[in-house]
Amino acid sequence: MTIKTGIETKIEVKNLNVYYGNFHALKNISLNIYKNRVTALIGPSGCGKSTFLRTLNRMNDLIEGSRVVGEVIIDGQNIYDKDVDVVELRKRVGMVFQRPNPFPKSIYDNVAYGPRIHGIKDRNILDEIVEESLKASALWDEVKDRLHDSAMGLSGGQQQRLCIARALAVKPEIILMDEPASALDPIATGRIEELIDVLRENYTIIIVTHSMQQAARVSDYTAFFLMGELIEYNETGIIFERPSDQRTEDYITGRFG
Ligand SMILES: Nc1ncnc2c1ncn2[C@@H]1O[C@H](COP(=O)(O)OP(=O)(O)OP(=O)(O)O)[C@@H](O)[C@H]1O
Repeated sequence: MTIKTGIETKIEVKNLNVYYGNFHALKNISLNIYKNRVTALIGPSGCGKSTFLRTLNRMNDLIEGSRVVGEVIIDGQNIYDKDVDVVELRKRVGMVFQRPNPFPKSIYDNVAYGPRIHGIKDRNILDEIVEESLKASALWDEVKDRLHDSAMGLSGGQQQRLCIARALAVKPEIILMDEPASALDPIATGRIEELIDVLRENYTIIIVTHSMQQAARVSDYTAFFLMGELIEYNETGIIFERPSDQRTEDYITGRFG
């Protein structure tokens, strides 16, 4: 399914299939994901949302027995080509998980972790990256006086914004978010949603969410998955107001799932 539009395509997914052993988890998915837009992935539990998300930075490579057939083309290159450097790919395509997972290190060291791995040692440059990333994740004001305290002492919502800062620190182009607010209270969730709204200016964001309201609030495009198939993909307003498939309508109105 392709949407006719003047905006730039960042990721082109073509005939993507994923298998876990003999189980066919994603069935011939094709869609374009647009640059500097937020795309929400919705659908009932087990429909393949997280599997799809993981194919976009080859996190599925780490799952034994999983197999990918098809293409994921980012800026013209199929990321499944043999000569693709997966470390470099994951730098370009960052990920934020469902549960905040800071390292048991200081706030500063959490954010500086990625840049250090990529070879940045200069303290001034690291200081700059840490400040910039924490500002971009709307956490700076809350932590600037305790950068060297343990990240484990932050609240859940702060930890999640720290994980977003950690993802931003290596200057990705695309950010994958797997239910980033599902472990957070409504206020912390609101802050993550506001943050997503700001981040779209500079990043292409793909977010898995179980909350229809969240998908409607934060995303520009929505993809509805059911049992490994992409049922419908369109602008979020259209998906929620005038879906063309009965199954989409049934799901968003809570009739099943
Ligand atoms: N590592 C794995 N090994 C075997 N099967 C898996 C594995 N990961 C996922 N699956 C299966 O693939 C299907 C899709 O799972 P996936 O986690 O992508 O769904 P989801 O839509 O993200 O679900 P949820 O909303 O519950 O997180 C499910 O049937 C699941 O059991």
